[in-house]
Amino acid sequence: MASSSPAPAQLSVRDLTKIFETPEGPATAVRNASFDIAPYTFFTMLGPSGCGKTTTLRMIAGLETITSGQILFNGEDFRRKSAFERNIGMVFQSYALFPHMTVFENAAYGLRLRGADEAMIRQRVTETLAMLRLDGLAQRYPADLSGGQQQRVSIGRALVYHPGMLLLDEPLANLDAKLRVEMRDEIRRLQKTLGVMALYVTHDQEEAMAISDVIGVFSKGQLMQLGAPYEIYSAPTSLFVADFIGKANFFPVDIETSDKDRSAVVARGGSRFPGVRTITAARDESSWFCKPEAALMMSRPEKMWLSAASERLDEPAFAGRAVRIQFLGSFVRYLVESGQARGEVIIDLPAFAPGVSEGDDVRFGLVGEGLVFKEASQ
Ligand SMILES: Nc1ncnc2c1ncn2[C@@H]1O[C@H](COP(=O)(O)OP(=O)(O)OP(=O)(O)O)[C@@H](O)[C@H]1O
Repeated sequence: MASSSPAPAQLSVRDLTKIFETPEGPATAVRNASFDIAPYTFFTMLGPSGCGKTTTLRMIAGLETITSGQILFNGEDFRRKSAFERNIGMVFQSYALFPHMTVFENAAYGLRLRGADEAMIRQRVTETLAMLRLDGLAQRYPADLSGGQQQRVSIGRALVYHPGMLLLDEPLANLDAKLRVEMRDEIRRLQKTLGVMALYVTHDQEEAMAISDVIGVFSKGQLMQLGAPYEIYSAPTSLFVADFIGKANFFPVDIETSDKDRSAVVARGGSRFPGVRTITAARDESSWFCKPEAALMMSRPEKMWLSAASERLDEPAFAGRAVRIQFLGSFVRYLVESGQARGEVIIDLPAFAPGVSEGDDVRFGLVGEGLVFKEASQ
């Protein structure tokens, strides 16, 4: 991997749109989604229920027709290929194992369908079950397996014929929290080992951050942002993404001056923040804004400072009251009520703030710069 040029896109999705005909009329489930995914990438489609992620995945798999747009894989137009010809491995939330077949036969299914000979089947299935630590269970039936084991079998069944792409639709949703974390690490390890591109669907943002190289955040059928987990978290390009990914504090501000992508803003109570990075939201998010010509300044909980109200400070600060202090092991979380914020403020500190107890008046502010979201002028 000596080359510094970016890897070519292996999957290229262009203006993908899906309109369902429903009794209430046409309903757009996916609207003009475009993205390029490089080889070996673990790509996650993330968003709230009903935002169009499953429909996008199903169109790529060939399980759903495309209303308009294009899907290219290794330069080939997927619309010309059947689901079978696309050579995709699919893993579903429901496992979808054949109950009358043993683990071995379930895993062998895709190879039999492709006409592989017995020697090849034996070798590939044995290899795959070993990789998934299922070797001792080959002769069991699905009903005699735990949920986690069943999901491993369904992953094995999807990988055994060495698919060009692995698609996973909420594969961990039926597992308990501890197993979910174990399995997501295992899926990631397998994907890396096999070097297969993975497309993963989840509504769990922590899961998406932990497992992905690239995340696509969807809202109401639209791809809102595409980027590495860190990028999406630290540089959201819309209020929706800022709010949906991780925890965020929002402060209503008035724009004093605005110059390209920087603004000087004044918060409620008069604190002035000069030259804050500004994002103009053109999409239909107007309900987020408190009043016309106003904007919201955002900062993450770990990008805040907090001190006792009695301390004299020169920096721009907000005032509030610490209503809860939670010791969470590796950090301490302060929940602060303030008339200068929208909702309760969350402040995560590496250690207890000296002289601050529950119920105390506090001052707090931003570490580094915040991000201001303003509405596009009409
Ligand atoms: N077969 C269908 N007929 C009509 N509408 C559909 C159909 N399948 C999905 N939809 C609608 O399309 C939209 C997107 O659904 P989709 O399943 O892709 O969302 P999702 O983000 O995967 O949600 P979830 O996490 O709940 O599965 C929803 O409004 C849904 O009701």
